[in-house]
Amino acid sequence: MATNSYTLLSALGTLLLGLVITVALVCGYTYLVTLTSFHINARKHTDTSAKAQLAHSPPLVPYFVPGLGSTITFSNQNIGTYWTWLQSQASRYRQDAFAIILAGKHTNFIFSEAGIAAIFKSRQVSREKLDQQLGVNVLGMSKEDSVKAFPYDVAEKEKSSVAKIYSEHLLSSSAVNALTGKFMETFRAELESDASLGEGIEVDLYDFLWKKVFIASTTAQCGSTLLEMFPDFSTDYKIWEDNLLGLLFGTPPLFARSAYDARDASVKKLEAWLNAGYAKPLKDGEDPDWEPNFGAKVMRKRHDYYHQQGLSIHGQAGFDLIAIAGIISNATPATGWLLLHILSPTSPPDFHSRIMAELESSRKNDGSVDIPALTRLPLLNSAFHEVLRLYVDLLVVRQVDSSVALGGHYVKQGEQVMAPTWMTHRNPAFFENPEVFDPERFLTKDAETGKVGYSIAGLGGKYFPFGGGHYMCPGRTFAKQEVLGTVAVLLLNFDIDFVGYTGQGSGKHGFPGIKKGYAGNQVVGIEGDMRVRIKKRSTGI
Ligand code: HEM
Repeated sequence: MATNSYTLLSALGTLLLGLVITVALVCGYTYLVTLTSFHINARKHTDTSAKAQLAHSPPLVPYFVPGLGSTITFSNQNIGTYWTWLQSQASRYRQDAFAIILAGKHTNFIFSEAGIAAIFKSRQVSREKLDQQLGVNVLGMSKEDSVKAFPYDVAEKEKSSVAKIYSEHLLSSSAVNALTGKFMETFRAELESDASLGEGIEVDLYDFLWKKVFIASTTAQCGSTLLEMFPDFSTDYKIWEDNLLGLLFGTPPLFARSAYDARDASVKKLEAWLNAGYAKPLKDGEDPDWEPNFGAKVMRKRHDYYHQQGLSIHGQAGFDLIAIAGIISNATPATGWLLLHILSPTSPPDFHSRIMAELESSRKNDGSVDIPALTRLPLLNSAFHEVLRLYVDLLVVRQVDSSVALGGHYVKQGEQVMAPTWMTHRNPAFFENPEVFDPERFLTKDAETGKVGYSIAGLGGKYFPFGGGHYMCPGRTFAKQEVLGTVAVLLLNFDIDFVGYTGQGSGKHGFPGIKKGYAGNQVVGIEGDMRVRIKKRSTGI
């Protein structure tokens, strides 16, 4: 009996050893093959002979585990770590594009100026299939709804499409003015109704800002009914937003229960809001810029699109959730970073006073802010773009519909391409001292008149915080007005005094750091906060 057990154990041991050796051999073999092919391919790229100048595939970063590829290294949650490593490899091997295996998919990271410009121009790349994945994983849509919401078929696109709706009702100057007007009205009303601000109160600045801006943005975009029905809407929304990329990458529910719950709870609330809105249709012929049930015109037009595409109420609610994220999740942290830098005692000594002088010049006689004037202030606008340069970690993601050369990089049908902003926004060849926040970076001086302005012209494939091409952010004009308007209303109407830093900020001297997360967050989150004393001025709103 003892001999039998011994034989069984020994057989199991041999089997296990065999398995370990096989896995080690497979991994070792995979690494050797991918390493060799990497070096061959990398050398081709630095070869200057005419033949080698033809487009060729970006070298595939070597890896051990077939299928998994570089997924684990890429998933490092310390934002910037992966890009810093890739940048060091780019300098070492003199490359301006690499490929990795990411969750089984051949993914080309392109960070040459010409390559990025080509991605934005190319008709051989698209995003719909990735958007469909977003629909299912992040927005909780059924597969059927996500295909209807993000149709790939070109004939479908010829009908009313979201792109057409955005260009008419989100990008046009009349739409932007209407949206900014409503946002500013609601934001000011929020501040006016906060009695504690008259006496003066200590707050964590970003936390304070987020709550007020959430109300103003959501009301401007979706109407007032949503938050009247669900005053706690932001609670689940924030959990969902913090976990958005984890959901997109398909983290199993077991490891992200709260994210899935928050997504489903938010979608459920939006379904109830949609049903209530549909029960109170506008009168025939009415087409206001804003109304309480469905908010801005762009939202109502989106709903027309939902009906054209035959989306279920559940699918519509998911689509509305991403529209809310569009307005909230980038502009709000961008405003936070800008305000933190303006108010930080570690910023250049005269930065705050120069911004104040510019802002005063945009104040109208009735005390309100002249928005068009704001968008022309040189230092404020330069600082805004510097925030986007330093704090946008965007991955422009496209699927490759047919094999194509993108600025010298050959990518095959079925692969995907990604253009990471971090690699170009922090490239010392493009921006001097790229790790430093320099609010004057985009200032210009007219050689003849000496007039100071700001400019981001000519930075095509180097600086692209709003993406580019067909899919470029349609909210970009409004976003800038919202960010600058928020900063102006706060700084012109309130005395805000620095008290100290709070939380786990990992920046220099306690200045807030970048919140952990997956690469590709767009405007990165803020870790830590700034404690300030805020008091309404006697001349304030
Ligand atoms: C600083 C603020 C913002 C930044 C950095 C930003 C950035 C981006 C980026 C990078 C994209 C994807 C572009 C691409 O794939 O090439 C995008 C898409 C989008 N953004 Fe923004 N955004 C901001 C603010 C806003 C605001 C305020 C709104 C709404 C009012 C908005 C609405 C949208 C929408 C609807 C899309 C999807 C467009 C589509 O699917 O074709 N964004 N944004």
